[in-house]
Amino acid sequence: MSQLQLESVRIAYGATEVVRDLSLSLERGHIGCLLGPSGCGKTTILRAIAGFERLTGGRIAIRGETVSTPQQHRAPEQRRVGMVFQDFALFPHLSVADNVSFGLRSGSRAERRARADDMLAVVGLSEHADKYPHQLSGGQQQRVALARALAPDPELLLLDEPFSSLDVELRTRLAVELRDILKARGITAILVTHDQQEAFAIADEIGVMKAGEMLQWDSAYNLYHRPASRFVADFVGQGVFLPGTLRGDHEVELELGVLRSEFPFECKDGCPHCAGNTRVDVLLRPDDVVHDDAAPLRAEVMGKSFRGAEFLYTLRLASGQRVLSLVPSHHNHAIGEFIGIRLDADHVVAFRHPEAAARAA
Ligand SMILES: Nc1ncnc2c1ncn2[C@@H]1O[C@H](COP(=O)(O)OP(=O)(O)OP(=O)(O)O)[C@@H](O)[C@H]1O
Repeated sequence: MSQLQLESVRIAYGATEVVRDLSLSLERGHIGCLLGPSGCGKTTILRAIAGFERLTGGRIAIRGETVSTPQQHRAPEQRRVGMVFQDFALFPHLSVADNVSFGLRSGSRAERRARADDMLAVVGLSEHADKYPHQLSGGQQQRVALARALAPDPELLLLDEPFSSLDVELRTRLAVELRDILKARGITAILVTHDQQEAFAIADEIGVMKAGEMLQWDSAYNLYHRPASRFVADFVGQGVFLPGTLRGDHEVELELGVLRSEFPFECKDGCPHCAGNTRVDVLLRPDDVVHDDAAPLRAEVMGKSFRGAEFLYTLRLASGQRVLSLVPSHHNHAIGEFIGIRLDADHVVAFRHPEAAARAA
């Protein structure tokens, strides 16, 4: 049984529908993440799961129990859903421990304090229990907010851009810490973020949304290597589309040579069985283009960005087409230099070329 299930959910603000026919399901102990451009409806979905927005269609169930349909709406306080929002606003006049125990309704004062202490231990802030929020760093305050949300032992934790006010380094560290805490306690959570690296670091399943619709709900690996649409391919990770011509189920001819795929092509956009000679755009990720001094194919270095262990090179092919290549950083080539490259992709994702698709329609 899923811990959280959304079935064909629709949500409107007045006459404007902002979430359309959206479905997802999250197993107990799994962490899901919603990614998508600003305004695509991510926060609205979290608010609907928490019970702050009503549905105009579909159903939301938590642990198999229906909590929202257009006709039925369980109040937020009866859903056992914890929340951590971007502006997590701790109470400035309450100590850290009192902030954490604030939402606990049952138990004596001593029991609530003990629970707060337990939660502060979980987030590694035991020694700060009697301080006030202004005496903590931004990252520590964010961990207090997490402890506060965990204290009532929620069925489900919702996090809306919890780290967006923090600097990048701290954000990445907290993302990993958050995953460890949630996994250790078997907590099911759903997180909204703009930051793909954060999503990759935390989530078991990631949903890519566009204009109120869920385009793909999948593992990070599949979103990156098996995107179901051009939008997802573009939105997740880096890469370029290179024009090519299909020469069969396993071969595509590109400017870089003939690319053979171990598996039949996953030619997307309504084109399951492309005939030979169909024009396609092949998705090439930076790790599909390998630098090899011995390769006869040469490309000109147009740009480079140092990433520590690797350079991300932007390379120009003879046609002017650009590709990206991730290269170990001891291969330090100058802009304007020509370097050898070859393709190394074990499965290939091709999208029908827009003109070919238009002709077939
Ligand atoms: N209370 C509201 N009344 C009317 N429209 C709203 C309301 N809240 C959000 N919207 C609209 O609904 C759409 C979805 O908003 P939402 O905040 O869910 O998007 P989001 O994906 O979380 O965006 P962001 O990434 O910028 O936070 C947007 O077009 C927004 O303008």
